[in-house]
Amino acid sequence: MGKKMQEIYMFFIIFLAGFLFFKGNANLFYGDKKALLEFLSNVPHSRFINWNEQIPVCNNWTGVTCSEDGSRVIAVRLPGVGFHGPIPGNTLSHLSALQILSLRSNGISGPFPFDLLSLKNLTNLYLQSNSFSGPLPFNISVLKNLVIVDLSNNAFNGSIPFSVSNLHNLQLLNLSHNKLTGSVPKSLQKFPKSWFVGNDISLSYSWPVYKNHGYPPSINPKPKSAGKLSARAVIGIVIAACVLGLIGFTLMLLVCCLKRKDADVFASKLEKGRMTPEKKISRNEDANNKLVFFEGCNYVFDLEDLLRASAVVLGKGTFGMAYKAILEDGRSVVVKRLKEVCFGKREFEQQMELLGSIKHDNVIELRAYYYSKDEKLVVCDYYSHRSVATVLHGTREEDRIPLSWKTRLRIAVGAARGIARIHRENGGKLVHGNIKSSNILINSQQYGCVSDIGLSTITSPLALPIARNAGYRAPEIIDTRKATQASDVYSFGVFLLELLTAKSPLHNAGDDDVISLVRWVTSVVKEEWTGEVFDVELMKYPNIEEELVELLQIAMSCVVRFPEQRPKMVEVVEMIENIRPAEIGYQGSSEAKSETCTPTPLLAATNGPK
Ligand SMILES: Nc1ncnc2c1ncn2[C@@H]1O[C@H](COP(=O)(O)OP(=O)(O)OP(=O)(O)O)[C@@H](O)[C@H]1O
Repeated sequence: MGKKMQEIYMFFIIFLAGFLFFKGNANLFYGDKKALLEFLSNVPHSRFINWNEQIPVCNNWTGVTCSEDGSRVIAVRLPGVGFHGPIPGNTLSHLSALQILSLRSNGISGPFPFDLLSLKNLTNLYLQSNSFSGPLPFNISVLKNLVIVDLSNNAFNGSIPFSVSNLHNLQLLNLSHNKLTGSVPKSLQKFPKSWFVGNDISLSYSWPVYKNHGYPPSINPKPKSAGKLSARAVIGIVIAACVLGLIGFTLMLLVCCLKRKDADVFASKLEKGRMTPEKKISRNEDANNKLVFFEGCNYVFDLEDLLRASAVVLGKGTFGMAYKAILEDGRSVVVKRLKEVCFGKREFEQQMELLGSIKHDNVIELRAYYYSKDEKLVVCDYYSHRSVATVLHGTREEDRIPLSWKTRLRIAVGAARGIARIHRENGGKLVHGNIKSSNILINSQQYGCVSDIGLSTITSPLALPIARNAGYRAPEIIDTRKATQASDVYSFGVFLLELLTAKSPLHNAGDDDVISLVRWVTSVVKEEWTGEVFDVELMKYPNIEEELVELLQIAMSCVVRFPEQRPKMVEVVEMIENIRPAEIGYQGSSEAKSETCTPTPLLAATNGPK
């Protein structure tokens, strides 16, 4: 290569490196970066935060999320990083595109620090569990898009100076545990009492909705035709129920047959399929067809061990048969035989690598996979506490275990954290696509863990019939392969309703009517009989009414008809954690996984994409 050529080549490389380096925030509005740096340098903090001039802001700065085009900062989430002292000046108020601001669980003191007139895009404001003092901002109603405001557990004083009658999207306004005085303004009297308790406020006036276990009207979603279902919908649901019934019947037969065989071996089940041990698919003889283990997995077995293992059928799912295989060392794993995989080997492997890289206490980790022309398998840990579906609606007496309120909250928050984590993956675009109670498993500490991640994307459209997830499917989803994060939120909302009511997402409402849980809850709540929706089992726990109503409100906000009005999963996590922060808002850290895992660190679950 001539010297000239070398120079051109070098120039090109330097240019390319420079371009790639600056690409991340090339268009970022400089005022946003400046405001963040100013904020950081002015407020003392005990934990390291990696914001500095040298690193591009978007996708790199801790807790900062940018708009899709990278031009503005839209979210700042810095809970529990040890900020303390007052926030001087109006620094963060320069972030005029900001939608989400979370500084909760720090030690910030001093007066309310923002000029709300400049933060007109704010939807979520989390300042709870700090030491803010002084009056509440009088002009909160200028923030027309507000959905959640949490100012609880501070030392705000004086009276409540605002009205919220024009804040049509408001879902939560928590002012509890401050030093507020006076009375609750009329426009706020429809909200639950729990949002105002722990102050010196008179709460003695009538709470019409709450007294009757009613539902705060401002967050009462109003689907166009609540109540009766259309004739087509009824027919659809009846067909779906028949199909489900048929599948259920087949499953029962299958389970009966298997019981007779008792210690059936996994190999014989595979033999009935297309892959037999005779084909000698093993690590030794076909290097291309072997079990591929994910990094960090400490299992030592190969396909032959799996084939030798005792196995029982767990059930036939949307994606194929699921078996519990007991390995020779006594450990149990779940093997799923995927059918109708529409990916070629390379794509399948790529998808598996993506799914296998998700490490989170509330996401069931894939341990290994296998791909051959005839057989596609995925292996994950067996969860002996089984799924929420089994525990709530199991057909066998011994399966149905009464779930305490605390356990239900743990299941809800664990599952929400798991889904929020999944939604962060793949540049914040990964979708689960099949959230339902049989895919939420319970770990040894009784937190919910999400299973079957991403399987809906690798199977053909035919493999996920509508009937399989009827009742959980968001109204805008026609093709189940086109699920979105917003439709996951909807399905999660249905799951929460299931936890609260112990009813299936499609259930019999008498007179041979099959009704969706969302419709049923909506209609009961509309009639102000909210107390009637809850599982009778929950009625034996004293003083949980407000918490029940709070979780119900969260569920209802997830199942609103229009996807853009549903909260994001990270917000759902925060809302659930706020129901009982001391018990479920755990912030410790843990490396432990699966059945023996401890709850997920809050930061990991709530930080946006990095
Ligand atoms: N890791 C696991 N540990 C314990 N039980 C499991 C595990 N994975 C699945 N199961 C249970 O096995 C049964 C079959 O699961 P599978 O995921 O194949 O189907 P499904 O959840 O019923 O439907 P879908 O395929 O639509 O998710 C379900 O009862 C499920 O709760």
